[in-house]
Amino acid sequence: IQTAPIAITGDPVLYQKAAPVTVFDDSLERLSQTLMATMLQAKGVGIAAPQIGVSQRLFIVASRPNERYPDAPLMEPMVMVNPALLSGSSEWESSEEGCLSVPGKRLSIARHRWVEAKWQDLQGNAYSGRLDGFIARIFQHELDHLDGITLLERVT
Ligand SMILES: O=C(O)C[C@@H](Cc1ccccc1)C(=O)SCC(=O)c1ccccc1
Ligand SMILES: [Zn+2]
Repeated sequence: IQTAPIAITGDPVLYQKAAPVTVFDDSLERLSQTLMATMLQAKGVGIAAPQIGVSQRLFIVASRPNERYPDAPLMEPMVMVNPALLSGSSEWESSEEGCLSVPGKRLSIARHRWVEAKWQDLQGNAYSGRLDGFIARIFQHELDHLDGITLLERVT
């Protein structure tokens, strides 16, 4: 399985609004495999398609316990296509985030404590539900990537 280079701060692809996925075919499957392999190699807990230069609306959320978030849930990596935020809690929480596209930085970012989200899987099936904690944080971080927003534009 191929990995891809990760775009870093300054690469225009990081500041574009990504296009919705409309075709759920083999090439989408291959893109998600490249995305997954790249995230695993980079030891990330998430990654968005624009970070490998593909301006399409899909990302992966892959929470796992880590030194920064020791009680983070261990989850099967989840591929989310055409994700959207339906609503977010009025309470916000600030916590340190990293970004594979902003190497070496840890920035405190305020996020909704929980979100109601909807998305599709690689076959186009629709899902919706509430995400909270670290998973909600990763979701919001990755959704920013689809809208051309990185940590540096979010820091309060
Ligand atoms: O750039 C990305 O999208 C990946 C990013 C996801 C993310 C990390 C922390 C909070 C929200 C979103 C990373 O995985 S950064 C590197 C990393 O592995 C990590 C950083 C902080 C905590 C846990 C892991
Ligand atoms: Zn990032």
